[in-house]
Amino acid sequence: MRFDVITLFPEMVKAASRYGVTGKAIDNGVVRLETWNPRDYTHDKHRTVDDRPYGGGPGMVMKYQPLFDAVSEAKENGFGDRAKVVYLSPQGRPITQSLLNESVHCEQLILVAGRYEGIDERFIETVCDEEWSLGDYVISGGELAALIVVDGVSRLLPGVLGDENSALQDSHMDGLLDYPHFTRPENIEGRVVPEVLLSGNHADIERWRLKQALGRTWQRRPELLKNKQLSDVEYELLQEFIVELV
Ligand SMILES: Nc1nonc1C(=O)N[C@@H]1CC[C@H](O)C1
Repeated sequence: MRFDVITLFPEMVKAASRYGVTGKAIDNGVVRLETWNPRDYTHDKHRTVDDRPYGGGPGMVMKYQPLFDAVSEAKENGFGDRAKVVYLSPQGRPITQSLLNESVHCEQLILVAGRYEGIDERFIETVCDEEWSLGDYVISGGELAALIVVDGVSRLLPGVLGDENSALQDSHMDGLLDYPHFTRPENIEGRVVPEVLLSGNHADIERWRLKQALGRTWQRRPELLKNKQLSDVEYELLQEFIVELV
């Protein structure tokens, strides 16, 4: 899979993607990451990528042409019109696990990271296929959002996470919060590891983990359960969790 990030700060993107799972995926060729700087596609001596907003108001807006030419180059260098162009902005579709899951099927994701007040709307309308958002808040640039997409999608690609981690993608966990994790030592100032995790009984452990995931989701993010059709077993486990609370 190929990611192309359109960014005024390519070094920021390259540096952050060199580590951990993403860095390994790039090193072993499962992921290709390229960056394209709109400033390299300007034609004036000041290499202007932004201008004042029509209608007045604070800040600057990124100009259409440098962005257009940068995306065009990314497409020519990649999969052409088979690439999906995504603008990262608070106005976009929330970046959720299901969105990341869908995105593993893309051959090439061109991620446009805005700066300043944003980008010319005509670029979004004519060049971008989708708009995605980290959440309902404003950060100084879309690069961090692009890096989250690169990380979140890369870890889902075959061969990126070792088999021992692939269970993380287990269907049960989709749409639920994670279960609690423990490692040595068994006892930390009197707080011990749940007995079942020491039992070696994998069926019991899996049951406990699913119960914890269901229970924590119910406690902390009940709205997530609205979108999840619970099986009879899952419903029973959630009941068990609730009863154990009282
Ligand atoms: N929330 C978000 N999810 O993706 N991107 C953002 C975000 O705040 N972007 C900033 C808005 C103006 C500046 O151009 C960059």
